[in-house]
Amino acid sequence: MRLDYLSIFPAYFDVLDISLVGKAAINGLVEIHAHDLRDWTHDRHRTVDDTPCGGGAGMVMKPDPWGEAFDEIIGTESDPSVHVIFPAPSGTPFTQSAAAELSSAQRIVFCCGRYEGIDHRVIDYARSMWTVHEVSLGDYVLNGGEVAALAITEAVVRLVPGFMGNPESLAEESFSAGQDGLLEYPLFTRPVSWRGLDVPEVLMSGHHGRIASWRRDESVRLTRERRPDLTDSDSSGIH
Ligand SMILES: Nc1ccc2ncsc2c1
Repeated sequence: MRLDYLSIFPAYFDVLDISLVGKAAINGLVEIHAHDLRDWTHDRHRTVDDTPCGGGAGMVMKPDPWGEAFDEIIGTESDPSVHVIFPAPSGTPFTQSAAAELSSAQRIVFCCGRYEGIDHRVIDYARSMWTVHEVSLGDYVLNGGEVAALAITEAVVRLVPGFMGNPESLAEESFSAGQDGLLEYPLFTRPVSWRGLDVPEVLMSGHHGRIASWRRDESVRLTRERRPDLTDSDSSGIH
């Protein structure tokens, strides 16, 4: 999997060299390429923004640098196997199933906007050429798409076959199919008693059936408490 990042702050992605994603890069599972969008400007000030047509506050990212960057980084041929991701508060909520789908992609290009956003024709052009995802991480606003791109990267790359040492652990995580799309149950380890707080006795019983039942009940309880929106989804197994 090749991952490209287009941003006016490409140094955000240096962290990928030290994180687990960096390990995957060393193992050849993923290739990381960060690019400075200003490298595709031609004026002395390396301008990437301009005032919004129709008025309004703030600045909008000009289409020209993006188009030239696309030409050089992705090419000028249409290819639906290339996934282009625009993180944005107005995007479709990103989910574990979306991460799972993207984990089989061979190319993902992250377009990290700043200012008030990117000229919409950039997204329209990308849609005419590649598979585009406008993605939101939640109902809050960051200063740009870089942090969202890092979060999406981690969610996707950890699902790439061969990345996780023990892929079985993926099956028990929140939102995973193995969890029926429920939130993960509470976890405990030694010591059994800590500051007057004990590990639930059932987990020390060695009775696998009872343990499985307790864990399921806890997942259902947590999901109903914290994410009632998930309890009616087809994958949740609880209705
Ligand atoms: N371009 C941009 C700006 C803010 C923001 N917040 C969450 S994703 C995102 C993307």
